Formats: sequence, structure tokens, C-alpha cells
Amino acid sequence: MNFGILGAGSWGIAFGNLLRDNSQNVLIWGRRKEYVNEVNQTKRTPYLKNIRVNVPLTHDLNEFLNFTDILVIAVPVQFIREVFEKIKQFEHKIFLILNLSKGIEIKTQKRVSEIVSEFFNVPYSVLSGPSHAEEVASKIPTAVTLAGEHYEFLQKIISNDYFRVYISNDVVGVEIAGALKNVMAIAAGILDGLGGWDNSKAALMTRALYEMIKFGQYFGAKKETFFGLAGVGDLMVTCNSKHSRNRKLGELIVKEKDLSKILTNSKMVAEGMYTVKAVVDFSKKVGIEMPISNEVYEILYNGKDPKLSMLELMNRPLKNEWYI
Ligand SMILES: NC(=O)C1=CN([C@@H]2O[C@H](COP(=O)(O)OP(=O)(O)OC[C@H]3O[C@@H](n4cnc5c(N)ncnc54)[C@H](OP(=O)(O)O)[C@@H]3O)[C@@H](O)[C@H]2O)C=CC1
Ligand SMILES: O=C(CO)COP(=O)(O)O
Repeated sequence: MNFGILGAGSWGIAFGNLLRDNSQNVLIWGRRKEYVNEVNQTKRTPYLKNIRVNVPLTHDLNEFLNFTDILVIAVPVQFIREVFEKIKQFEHKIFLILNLSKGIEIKTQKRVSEIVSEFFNVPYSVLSGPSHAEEVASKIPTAVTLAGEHYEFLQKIISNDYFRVYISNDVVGVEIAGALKNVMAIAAGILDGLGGWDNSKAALMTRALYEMIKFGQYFGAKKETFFGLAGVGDLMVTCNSKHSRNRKLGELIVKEKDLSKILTNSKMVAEGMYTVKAVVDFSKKVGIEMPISNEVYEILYNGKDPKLSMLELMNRPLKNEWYI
């Protein structure tokens, strides 16, 4: 089987190297020709310092699709639709779609599987969990969750001695957990920017998990999924890691205050800043209480003072229900 990976950022390349280590055929599509040429020549990418790129890249979508049996999605969620428009006529070539991207589309409030089903009638799986590209590319032991079709086949082909794949039958839960933990990691970064307090971070992560579960259950996700690698596992790593783009964005917004200035200086994508828009819009529409997401939105997009957000979160009416 030939794996064609859409997206030549850190995760697309780290995952490509992983598949190569497992003796799979891999080709990665990148949107910028100069970047693709540079990586092919130097075997290096600015997205992953000190890592050798062991897979070829192409900018040519025809070459990419003629090669591909298993289409792997590793582009930021807001751009998936744009890329699919260009490749939808190749549906007959694709045996299976494996999604690695974590987010919710702003304009439709759709998960990746829902975007995929608008374009392709092809089996779909999603792989998610605590898996920073920098560590996977360095072959650091990592465990993740896989949900969807052909899971046994994928589990075997992707697992190795540094990458262990567990399975789940809850595609919705895995997708929602992966998308929402990015929003929560921005909140964790905001706390780090304010003072890096341990008590506050533990409280935030615990309440974040509760908020993720509430949102997920609205769509029929299973609570247990959030207690596994795709949920609490990814929440822990993203809220605490020095590698996390989302956590770093939270830290930066406290220091620099101006989101547009931060974005001008950064090439990497923090999916949570987009997902939070979809989550806040949707949760307000249907009446799900999402206090942490709301404050992240206010801080990023309405310039709210993070200290005021924290104070308001602490001073909300006390809960009179039993909580975990
Ligand atoms: N990095 C990680 O550790 C992990 C990331 N993920 C998920 O993987 C997905 C990809 O993230 P990641 O690899 O980290 O990205 P990076 O932040 O490393 O790089 C951004 C990537 O997005 C591409 N990109 C930006 N704009 C567009 C566009 N308009 N159309 C197509 N591609 C575009 C960039 O291309 P260009 O170079 O041309 O600008 C680059 O390849 C995200 O959903 C992320 O949440 C999941 C697990 C781990
Ligand atoms: O999903 C990730 C790790 O599991 C990557 O998170 P960041 O995008 O915040 O770096």
C-alpha cells in the first residue's frame, strides 16, 4: 500500500518518517514548491530541527494522487476543504482516508470526518492522542488512539517499538477530544503566561476535561473516550509541553496581547485558535455551558484581560451538582 500524506508540516513529515521506519511507501504533498524542493535536496525541514526527512515530497498533486492508495490528512483543518476541492475527482483511486488533523471547521462547525464525507465515499479512520511530532520524529516512545474503518490493518501497519496504537470505536469522541484539547492548551498557556501556578493548572485541566466531555456528549461521543489517550492523554501533553503550539500561543497572548502580531511572527499552526470560534458559536447556539472556551475566545479575539477572565471564572456562581 502507498501512503500519500497531504501536508508537509511537522506532523506530516514525522508521520511519514514513522511509516518509512515501518517499511511503507510514502509520498508527502506540500503546497509550496520552493519548500518542497528545498526539503528534497537538504533532507531537512525548518519545522523539525535536527531531524532527517526520510521521505520524498512533491508539489505535484497529479503525481501525488497517482501514487496514493491511503490518503493521510495532515493539513490544518481550516484548509482541508480547499485541498479536497482540488483532489475530489481522484476518489476512485483512494482506498482509505486516515486523518491526523485536530480541529473543527469554523464556517460549517464540522469535524474532519464530516468534511471528508462531503467529498468522498471512502472508508475513514482518525488517529489522535499525545504525539508531538518533535518526539515521534526522535523515536521517543508514544501511544495513540485509532478509531474508524480498517482499524486492525492500520493498527498493525502503524505500530512499532516506539509508536503504539490502541483502538477505539468512537470516531466522534476521538475527533472532538483532539479538537477541544487544543483550545484548553491555549488556556493552559495563558495560565503559564500569568504565573505558571500548579494549583491553577491542575484545576484548569480537570475542568477542561469536563467541558470537553460535555461538548462531546452532545454529539454522542462516549465519556470513556475522554479518559483515554485521545482525551486526557493529549490534554496532559498539550497543556504541559514545551513543544505545544497551542500552549505557546496562550503564553504569548498574555505577553504580547495582540493576536495579529503573534501570527505575523509564527509559521506554525495553533489549531485551537480556530476551533475555539466554532466551539463558542456552536455551544452558544445549542446552550452548552463552555466557560473556559468562552474566556479563551474573549482573550484572543476581544482583547480581554486574562487576569479578569481568571477572576470571573473563579467567581461564577458555585455549583450545586455532584461533579467529578
Ligand atoms: N505537530 C504536531 O505535533 C501534531 C500536529 N497535529 C495536527 O496536524 C495538523 C498539521 O499540523 P502540523 O503538521 O503541526 O503543522 P505545522 O504547524 O508544523 O505546519 C503548518 C503546516 O500547515 C500548512 N499550511 C498552512 N496553510 C495551508 C494552506 N492554506 N493549505 C495547505 N497547507 C497549509 C503549512 O504549509 P507551508 O509550510 O507551505 O506553510 C505547513 O505544512 C494540525 O491539525 C495539528 O493539530 C496532530 C498531532 C501532532
Ligand atoms: O496534538 C498535538 C500533540 O498531541 C500537538 O499539539 P500542538 O499543535 O499544540 O503542538
